[in-house]
Amino acid sequence: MTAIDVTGARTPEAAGVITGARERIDALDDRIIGLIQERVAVSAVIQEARIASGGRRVNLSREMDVLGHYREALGKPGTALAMTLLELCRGKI
Ligand SMILES: C=C(O[C@@H]1C=C(C(=O)O)C=C[C@H]1O)C(=O)O
Repeated sequence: MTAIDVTGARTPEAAGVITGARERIDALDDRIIGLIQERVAVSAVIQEARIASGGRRVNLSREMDVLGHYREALGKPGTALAMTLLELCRGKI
């Protein structure tokens, strides 16, 4: 398969732009995944400390703040993204 086929471009110039930009996206995705894994680990420290102290895993008022933060930054899809992040960090509720 040629670069043009893989990218969907109709010219070699466009295929070159797309191939280069996809490499940057792949690198960004690797960093985003690393940050998510770091967030999961930090969130686990908080949850374990709260549970060890006799509290609950989940703190809904804090989750509302997190959801609002993402919504303000990214709009409505930010809320869905934050809900997915919260599920990754503390499991389903
Ligand atoms: C990490 C915490 O514990 C839980 C996980 C949260 C998160 O991953 O952001 C937020 C609230 C809690 O349900 C916290 O209370 O800050």
